[in-house]
Amino acid sequence: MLNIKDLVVQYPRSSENALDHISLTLEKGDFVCILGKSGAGKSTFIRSINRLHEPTSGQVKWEGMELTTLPEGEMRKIRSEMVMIFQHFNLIPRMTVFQNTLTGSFGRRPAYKNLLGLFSESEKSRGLLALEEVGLEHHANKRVEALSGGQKQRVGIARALLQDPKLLLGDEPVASLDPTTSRRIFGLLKKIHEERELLSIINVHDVHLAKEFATRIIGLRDGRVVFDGKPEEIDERIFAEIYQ
Ligand SMILES: Nc1ncnc2c1ncn2[C@@H]1O[C@H](COP(=O)(O)OP(=O)(O)OP(=O)(O)O)[C@@H](O)[C@H]1O
Repeated sequence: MLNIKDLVVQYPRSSENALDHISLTLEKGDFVCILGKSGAGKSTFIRSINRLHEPTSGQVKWEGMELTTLPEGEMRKIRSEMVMIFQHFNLIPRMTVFQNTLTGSFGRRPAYKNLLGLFSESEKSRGLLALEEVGLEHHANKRVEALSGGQKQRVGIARALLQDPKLLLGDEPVASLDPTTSRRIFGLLKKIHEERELLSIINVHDVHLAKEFATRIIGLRDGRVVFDGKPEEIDERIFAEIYQ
């Protein structure tokens, strides 16, 4: 369970709060989509949860553990179970699909093994299973730079699977993909979410995608929660409130 209390983020040299006293409780099993117009605070919210961005004040409790005051070493361990799927994939273009996937296990290995690229047979089998799960097993030896956007995002998801995630954070994971590919990627994320009983929190610009896949939608405007409810509750009035 993720318990967020009075979360505030203020960027340096800004007079406004990017997140303005957000309080939310999100449960395992929730597939949460965050909606809001550009600048509403969606990315800042996602990145404050795993402290890729440090909150200015407030609390973020993950499974009872307060994260905002955790020393960086401890936070790194927790971060390994909080996977992040990025808009621009964050892959290493010249490395193969398989090599990129295996980097998902870096957080749990000694640094020298990562530097030397030493992987055990069981790590390699897990990598192949993850590639099968995202339907890329036949592309394992291709360089990532030769893939389409949708395939790149599948590598990002396979890499995330190697982390044994409990919490899935998506920072606009389909923003650079076409509508059909976006839907497929959302379908894949939802399948993984259900099979692994995750808590998933995903920023998305496309309201239709959010309504189709989310179990809960949170609408942000000017860093505040202006809607928190079920997809079917979003009507024209609520839509206007989020996007006006
Ligand atoms: N590094 C930064 N320095 C200063 N202000 C920032 C910084 N990053 C974001 N902001 C501001 O914080 C607010 C929230 O930005 P954020 O990127 O979280 O919004 P968003 O909803 O994710 O927008 P988008 O949909 O365009 O990605 C905006 O007003 C933005 O200008």
